[in-house]
Amino acid sequence: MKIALLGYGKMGKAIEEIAEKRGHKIVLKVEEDIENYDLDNSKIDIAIDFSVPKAAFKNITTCFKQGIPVVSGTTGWLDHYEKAKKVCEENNTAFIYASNFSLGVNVFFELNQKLANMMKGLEDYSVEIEEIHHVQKLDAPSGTAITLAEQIIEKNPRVNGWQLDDAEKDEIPVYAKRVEDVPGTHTVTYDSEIDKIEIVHTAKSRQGFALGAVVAAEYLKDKTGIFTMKDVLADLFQN
Ligand SMILES: NC(=O)C1=CN([C@@H]2O[C@H](COP(=O)(O)OP(=O)(O)OC[C@H]3O[C@@H](n4cnc5c(N)ncnc54)[C@H](O)[C@@H]3O)[C@@H](O)[C@H]2O)C=CC1
Ligand SMILES: O=C(O)C1=N[C@H](C(=O)O)C[C@H](O)C1
Repeated sequence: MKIALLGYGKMGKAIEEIAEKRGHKIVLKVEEDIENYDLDNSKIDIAIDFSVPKAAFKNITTCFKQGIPVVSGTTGWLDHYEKAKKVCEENNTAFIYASNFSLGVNVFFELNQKLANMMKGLEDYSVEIEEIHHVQKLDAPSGTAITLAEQIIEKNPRVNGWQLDDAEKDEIPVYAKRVEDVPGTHTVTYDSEIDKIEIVHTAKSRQGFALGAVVAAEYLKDKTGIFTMKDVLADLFQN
């Protein structure tokens, strides 16, 4: 595949390394306003966006308008997700967004949903989420922590929302910590007076995020429509 990288920071570089190992070619690196680049869809099969929250929507929709499918992992811009989907559909192209592309985190998401379903009737337990990331991270809480919270809210009718730090009794408190060089650690804790249940995912590097994004791009390349990592994983486990 001929890949355009939208964002060439920590993730852009990790994706370049894995994409090239898998036989793909990086044909464009966008590092500033996308209007300054030539987005020729005859030279680009797919765009992979790991940029910054304030640029993601423009990056993604500019590609759609050129008929270029997009894989996006940028977090902190999701207020515009529905609009982005609409632009994708209007231009007959394809889109996958995931707050976390790591295959391990996507297994962790499944586990979180199953645990939330089991815990929903156990009123003695309170639930909280903690995420730890490197100090350069621009958004808090992480996109992954928001996905974990939304999954619990969907399963448990006693939980009505989430808040960063100070939550009401019917909300999930989400704690965001920033520590030098941490690629990403997420913990979901259920606590009662007699015991504590924790599930933890610890990324050891950015390799898992980058591999998942390239696998998602390979899946998306010749498709039309809106997809999720669930579709990618179903396809992967089928083959
Ligand atoms: N979904 C997932 O699996 C993962 C998501 N992320 C998210 O990806 C995003 C990028 O993460 P990192 O690479 O660690 O950040 P980074 O700060 O290392 O890289 C972002 C890059 O975007 C560039 N940039 C600035 N304005 C731009 C524009 N208008 N167009 C294109 N690029 C522009 C910056 O110069 C920088 O090099 C963040 O939102 C982060 O939360 C990070 C890791 C995994
Ligand atoms: O900014 C990061 O680094 C990461 N961001 C994503 C998020 O916000 O959840 C995914 C991963 O945890 C790394």
